[in-house]
Amino acid sequence: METPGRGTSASALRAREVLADVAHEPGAKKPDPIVVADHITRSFGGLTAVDVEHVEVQRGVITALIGPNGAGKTTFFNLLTGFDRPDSGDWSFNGTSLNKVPAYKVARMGMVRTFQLTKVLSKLTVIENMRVGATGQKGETLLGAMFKPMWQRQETDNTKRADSLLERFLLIKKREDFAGELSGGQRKLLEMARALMADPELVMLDEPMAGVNPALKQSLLGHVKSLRDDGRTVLFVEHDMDMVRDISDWVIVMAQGKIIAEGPPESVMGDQRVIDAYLGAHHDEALTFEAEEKIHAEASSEFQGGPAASAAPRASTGTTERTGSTAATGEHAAATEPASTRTDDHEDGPR
Ligand SMILES: Nc1ncnc2c1ncn2[C@@H]1O[C@H](COP(=O)(O)OP(=O)(O)OP(=O)(O)O)[C@@H](O)[C@H]1O
Repeated sequence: METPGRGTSASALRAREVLADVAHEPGAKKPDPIVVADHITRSFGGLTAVDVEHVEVQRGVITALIGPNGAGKTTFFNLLTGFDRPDSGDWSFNGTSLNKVPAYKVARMGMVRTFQLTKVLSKLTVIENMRVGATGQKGETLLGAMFKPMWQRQETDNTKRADSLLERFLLIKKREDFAGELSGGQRKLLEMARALMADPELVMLDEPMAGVNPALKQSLLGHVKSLRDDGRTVLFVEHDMDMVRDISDWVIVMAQGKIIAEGPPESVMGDQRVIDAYLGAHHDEALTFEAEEKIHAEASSEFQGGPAASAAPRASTGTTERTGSTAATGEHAAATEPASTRTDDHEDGPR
């Protein structure tokens, strides 16, 4: 049976095939995992933000990491990519342990991420931002810098590559504009394009849809799907359930730091544990029976894409407090970055 939304491209069909026999359960083994993580924990004071026993990310497919606000998704991203250090645990990329590998080396190894609050450098032009994204520049070392022909050729190649990515991401006309002049959606596109400068095998996107206007959303979705067509693996954190439903081959759900469910979107979104986790995360005070019933119906509807989905208040699915919470967690993400990579003054917030 055709699954609506995820498409029938060769890469979508391949992804479905490769995941067909994977168990719909937390920590499920995958046929060819690109990332494997074990016993990862991270606490802030008394709060355990991440407590992941085992998780595998399948190569060549699009995996969504979802969960209510504060579930630990961004912290887990930070840990996997070397922007934060776990209290315990080990994880590998292509079979190589990344424990103690700094973020810039993780990127060079082929695992590149974007941020919830984009890190485009607003005082640089679009093309300059793209050049910053290229890893392993020959002129970066003293020896390399002394051989001008070597880095000059590389710079020319990088510019060619940057231009072709800017064409692909429909940003070529903005090439000489300052990144700070771009709209929120265009910055997301630029960040994604810049991430591809490193030619990564795994692209990790933290809330690619946040702050993107509806007109750009479709094009962004297309770009994410095209990464899978290129043979890349995508892991993305997202609250926009339409996007999750539309493009994910596989969904991993976190709540209170733990992985609580896994499976294809249609199976995960009907999972009672998942609906309960979203509900539980948003209601500290006692609810009347009627209020609880109403919220429950709205949450189910949102997950299953029913008619009430668009009318349902986002509270039920954890997006009501997005603005405040996103800003707060964005600060956390920035706070956990090494000083050398911080670009706080260039960030744009979700709008
Ligand atoms: N640097 C930090 N210092 C203190 N607490 C933190 C820090 N980073 C994260 N936390 C806390 O850890 C928990 C997990 O946060 P995290 O941002 O990873 O969740 P999330 O699932 O990404 O949430 P959201 O969807 O709202 O972005 C939250 O309770 C958060 O307040």
